[in-house]
Amino acid sequence: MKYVIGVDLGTSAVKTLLVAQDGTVKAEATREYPLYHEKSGWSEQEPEDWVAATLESLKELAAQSGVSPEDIEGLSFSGQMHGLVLLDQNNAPVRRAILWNDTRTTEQCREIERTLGDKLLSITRNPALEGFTLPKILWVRQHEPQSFAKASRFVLPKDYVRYRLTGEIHMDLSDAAGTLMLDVANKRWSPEVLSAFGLAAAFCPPLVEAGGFVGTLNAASAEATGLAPATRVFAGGADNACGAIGAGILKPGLTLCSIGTSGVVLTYEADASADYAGKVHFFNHGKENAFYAMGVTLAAGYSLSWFRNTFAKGESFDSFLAGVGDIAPGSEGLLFTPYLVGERTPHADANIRGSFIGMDGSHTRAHFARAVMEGITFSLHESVDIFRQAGKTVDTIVSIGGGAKNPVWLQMQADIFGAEVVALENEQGPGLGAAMLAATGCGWFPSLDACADTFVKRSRSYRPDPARSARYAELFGVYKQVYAQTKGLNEALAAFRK
Ligand SMILES: Nc1ncnc2c1ncn2[C@@H]1O[C@H](COP(=O)(O)OP(=O)(O)O)[C@@H](O)[C@H]1O
Ligand SMILES: O=C(CO)[C@@H](O)[C@H](O)COP(=O)(O)O
Repeated sequence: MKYVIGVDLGTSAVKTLLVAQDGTVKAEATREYPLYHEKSGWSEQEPEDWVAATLESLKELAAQSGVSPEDIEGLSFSGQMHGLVLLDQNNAPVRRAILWNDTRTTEQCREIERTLGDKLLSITRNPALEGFTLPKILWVRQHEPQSFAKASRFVLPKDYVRYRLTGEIHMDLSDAAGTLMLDVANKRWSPEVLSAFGLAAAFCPPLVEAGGFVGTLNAASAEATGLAPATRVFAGGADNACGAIGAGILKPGLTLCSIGTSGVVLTYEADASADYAGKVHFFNHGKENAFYAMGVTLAAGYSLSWFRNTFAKGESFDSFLAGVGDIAPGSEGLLFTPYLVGERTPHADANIRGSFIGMDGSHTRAHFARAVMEGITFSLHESVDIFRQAGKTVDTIVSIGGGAKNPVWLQMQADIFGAEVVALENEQGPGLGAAMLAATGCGWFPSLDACADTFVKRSRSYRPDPARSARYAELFGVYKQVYAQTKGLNEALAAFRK
């Protein structure tokens, strides 16, 4: 039997999957790394932590599986999107990486809008949002000129790890789409955007397709992991593009919900013709010449892990969530908005913060936990709503990410979205998508679609319950009012933040 590896460089941890030719997951390993929040709204990671964790995780994966390294033919990546890694001329990072959920760049977003006007949306297909990469580049140039002077190019998180494993520098189109510097429809760095901000073409790495072959493991990474130096490495893609591949979202009519640290609702787009007027993101897919549109909840799983870590540190999610299924939809009048780090869809607002509304003395910890899960799902439903209003049919949603491990949450998604929700045998969609890029690149399948027929294994499906859906529809009307009602309050509170 032959195998491939998918490496998912997430925000909380790197997860590696060893997958056999028949799509069976043979082994899994994971390593966590810290996030640094020096100020409210800041979020950074140490690129060296990603490399060390990836090497350790691959070593454990190879050792525990008992598979001969020669039988592992290929490896590819899925990566957290948008994070800025600035490299000096020796390809060493000049500072920590500034991540997708860092919202310090509001001023730079306004500068990008003023400079590019309508061209921004027509070329990059996206509005200027704090999480994207270009505003982070402008922030470093303005606030840390010494660091910026040392930087000769930039890469995204998984590109840096891939560079350390192979010695080759590239960026794939699906991840480049989240930089705000790519001409998305024409699949090239935009000369207009680069010249508008005085950035040289050499500042951007060479572009490749997500399935593109980039090289083999270098001697140091082969030795550190126990993998064979001949292991073929394929570029890989943005985690949401890979999540879409791993969930089989490879043709029109299919929708994905992913609850990881962030949360996304994503639909497949066969070409670049759809126009959502910037209300949702529009990016290149990991499948060649395809695209996807998606809405993002910045703090989805993060809201639940924040709540658990703050009020029940050390408890497992399964034990922490044990009582939530006994509480009726609506958490007996307790409502939560998941704006812990600001929000993206539908409110692009770095200043907004979360709320619990309606607390009373009868509420227990389980009511709060359920309200957090409901608030996250309502936020994702705002994206489902945008797609439906644009004329899309959303009747079946494949659900992945850590949130899909909990059956109560999967049923809640079906009830709130008013759609059938399908879970997969393995909820690690991005890692599986990365493995599928490697499997197809190794020539095991003629296309990603053919690979999905073997690799994507659906498990249970959850149908909406009409009574619960009706109750949630009523509550969603209340939820939608909370943003406007708390916006001014949060602006006044901003001065008190760290
Ligand atoms: N057993 C579980 N039940 C419910 N939610 C869970 C469970 N395990 C993890 N999660 C949620 O999933 C999130 C992590 O998802 P994951 O897909 O691993 O994230 P990432 O790829 O961003 O690192 C956690 O923040 C948590 O909210
Ligand atoms: O910013 C986005 C998408 O635009 C995030 O989805 C990141 O890509 C991080 O994802 P997770 O760590 O939550 O998987």
